[in-house]
Amino acid sequence: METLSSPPCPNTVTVRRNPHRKARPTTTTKPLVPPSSSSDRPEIAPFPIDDILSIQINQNPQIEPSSSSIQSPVSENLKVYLRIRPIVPLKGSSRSNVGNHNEISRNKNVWPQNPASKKKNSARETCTKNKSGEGCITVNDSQSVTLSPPPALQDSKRIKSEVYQGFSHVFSADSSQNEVYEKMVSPLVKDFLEGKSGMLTALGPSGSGKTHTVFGSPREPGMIPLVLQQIFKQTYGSNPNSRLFYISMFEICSERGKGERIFDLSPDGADLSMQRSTIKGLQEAIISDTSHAESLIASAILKRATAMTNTNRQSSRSQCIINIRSVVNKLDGEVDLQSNDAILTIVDLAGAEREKRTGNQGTRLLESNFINNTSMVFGLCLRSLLEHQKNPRKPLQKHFQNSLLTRYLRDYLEGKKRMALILTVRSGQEDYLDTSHVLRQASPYMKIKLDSLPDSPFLFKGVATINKLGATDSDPLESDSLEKSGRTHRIMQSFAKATWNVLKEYRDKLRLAESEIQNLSENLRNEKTKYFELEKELKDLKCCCACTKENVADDNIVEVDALYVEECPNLKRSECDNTPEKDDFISRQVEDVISQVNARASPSSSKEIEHDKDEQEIHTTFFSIVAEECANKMSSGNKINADKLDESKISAVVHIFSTEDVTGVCSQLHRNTHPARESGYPGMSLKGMCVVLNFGSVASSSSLVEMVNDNTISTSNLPEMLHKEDEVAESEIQNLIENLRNENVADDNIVGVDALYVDEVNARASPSSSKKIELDKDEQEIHTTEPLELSVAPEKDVALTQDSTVFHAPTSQPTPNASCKSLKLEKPKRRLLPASSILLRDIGALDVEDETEKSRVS
Ligand SMILES: Nc1ncnc2c1ncn2[C@@H]1O[C@H](COP(=O)(O)OP(=O)(O)OP(=O)(O)O)[C@@H](O)[C@H]1O
Repeated sequence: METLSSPPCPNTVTVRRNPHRKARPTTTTKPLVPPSSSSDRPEIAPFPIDDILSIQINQNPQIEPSSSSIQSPVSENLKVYLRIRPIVPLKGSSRSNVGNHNEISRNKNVWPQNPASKKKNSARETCTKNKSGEGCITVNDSQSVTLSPPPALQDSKRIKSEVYQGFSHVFSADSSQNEVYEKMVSPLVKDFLEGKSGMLTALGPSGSGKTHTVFGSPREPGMIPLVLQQIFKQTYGSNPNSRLFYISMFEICSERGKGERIFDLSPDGADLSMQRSTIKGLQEAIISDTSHAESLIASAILKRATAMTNTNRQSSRSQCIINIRSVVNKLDGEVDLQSNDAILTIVDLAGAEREKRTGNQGTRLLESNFINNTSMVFGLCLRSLLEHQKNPRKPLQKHFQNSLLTRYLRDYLEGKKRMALILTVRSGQEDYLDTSHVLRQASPYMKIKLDSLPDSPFLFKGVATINKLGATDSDPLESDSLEKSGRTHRIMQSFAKATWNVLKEYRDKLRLAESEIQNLSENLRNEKTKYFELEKELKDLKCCCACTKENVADDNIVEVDALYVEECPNLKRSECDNTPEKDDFISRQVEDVISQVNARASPSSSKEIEHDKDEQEIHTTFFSIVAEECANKMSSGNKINADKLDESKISAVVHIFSTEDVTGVCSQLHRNTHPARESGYPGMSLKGMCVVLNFGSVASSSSLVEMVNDNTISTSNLPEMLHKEDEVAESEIQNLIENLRNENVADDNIVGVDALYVDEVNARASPSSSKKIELDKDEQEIHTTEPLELSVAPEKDVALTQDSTVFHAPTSQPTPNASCKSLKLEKPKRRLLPASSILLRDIGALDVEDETEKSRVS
């Protein structure tokens, strides 16, 4: 039993055909796989890229560095503000006054004015309401207005009210200059101080308050005075030497209606010329404080061309441009990469005029044409930019070439620099058409996208600096050196920015690479773990295979597996292993066989198989029982056909004993088409059965018979063919074969081992001469030890009955053949394993035929 349930093989030696190869030590190359544990890795200090990039390049304490100082261009919409001028009809602004009081009105409206004249001017301007008391424009909220036509237009032309929205801010009529500055100009100034150039342009019809907004009045300082105040307050409050500011002003006006003219509004200003976008000869004045700057501006305003029109007592007749340039002071030797030179440009355009309304004639009319033309070109440039941005396939028209103003402001009008527009309108009902025209023209400009670039191009080449006292410093060498140093500074600045950007890119790439390396390391660790697991499994499998080779010497193990698999249909063959369940299964099968054999054994027989007996004893008992059963069958007149023996060897015998369905087995055998069955073999003697039993593990009986007939096997070479352990059986079989060859088989009970022998013996034997066959001594002994005295029941056909008593032990218990018994006893090493596993074989059942019927047929 132990041999079936447990596969120990203590005396076996496993020989490895392919022993494990020892890993060759690598002496020259280092292992590619890094150490699995991170602690084994050498500590490498990371590159301090973050520390480097976190360094603030601009350490200027005066101007707080902004995170947006070094950055990619940010796209933003053009900011369009709307300011509504209060309804303030001026006294004396009648048509009769036009041209008569031009000089007087200029002096009175110029800012800054003589404080003594302030009272007079303010007294002269009285606020009166419109006759209807209502304006044409209504502020809806901070970003939208509603423009309502006067009742006359509504009736005649069926013009409806229009809503204009999307403004950056709408300043109502009661908005103060400070409010406008804070919301509109202060952000520009802040960016300007951080190195961003910007432009603010005032647009609107004549008399709508553009000049008032830009320059203001002594009581209400405009944007420029407020800008200067903020600049000096913010910059010089902390470090007066950190930056230098320059101011320049010039105007572009009509030259007698034939062309344009640029005039420098600085104290010693003169006519200027323009090359491309650069104005040559423009003087820049260094401004050190607010008062100095204000005096320069006042001087410039006095020089600006103005005239009295029907709509404005002091109407601007030129486009006025004021530039405030910020230059980083490098006297202290500091390198300020984050601060740029920047220019803040404020443009006060001359208001568009309708001839009907202004009543201009002559020079004023020529001026009006120039003003309107410039305003139109300015608008065309912005419209072209808008259309180009909407549809990039549309080329950007070169409208800027049509006026000096637009040529000068080209970068702004092409959206390359930041700018803002303030539309000034009047709210009177008589101003509806002008206001409507401005709003319709300029409101789409809100959709223009602008790139905010932190550069500060030098728009002024060959500028002359003006010292603090207003004297012109026209040293060309100094001017050149200033320009040269500025260029060098810009080059270095650009280089530093480019380097900075490259460093940032490399930092990002480095981080990406580090993350990839981490992933790869993790994958490598996982693969290594898998490799070790597989290697371990392989080792285990090899061990199992070695044991299995030793334990599967007998094929029956496989058949046990097959049966076991059949027993467990859900189990795959490959999974059939030496599991405890399988061992139990085998044990159960063996016990069943033993119990069935015991059941068929004679009650009086003492040959019952006991589990406690050792293997040798079990075998002996087992085969004795088998022999008895064979004898019983023979004694009952039934013979065992040899063709069965050809196929199933001993397994058939055991199977017959272990099955109740003898009839079925026999009928199955009859249906088989075995050629040997045609000859109708007579029954087999117990001796023959014993021989077959002994040969069961060596060769089939049919092959044995064939070999004997063919002289392939003989007494000389038979031992080689037989099992080496069955030495006693060999001698017996040799003798038997010799006797058969010598035709010494006389007794019917001593029928041949196999079909041919049985045929031969039966053919030669006759009832009278059955005892005449002389057997040699050994054979004789064999025959005499067989139970010849067993009675035969000739009429009993086993094949036609299912009575199990046929296979049970007869009443008269035969005495087991001593020789046979001794023969079995001398087979020392037959194990019980085949006895159980033979059940698994494809059994050709033992065929039993009625001898009488057989003889009748023959
Ligand atoms: N918001 C305002 N508050 C008070 N007065 C204003 C305001 N806006 C304009 N004015 C007055 O209206 C008059 C005309 O203004 P301003 O000269 O600025 O118009 P303008 O648009 O510049 O005209 P033009 O294009 O002809 O030069 C000035 O006397 C000015 O003081």
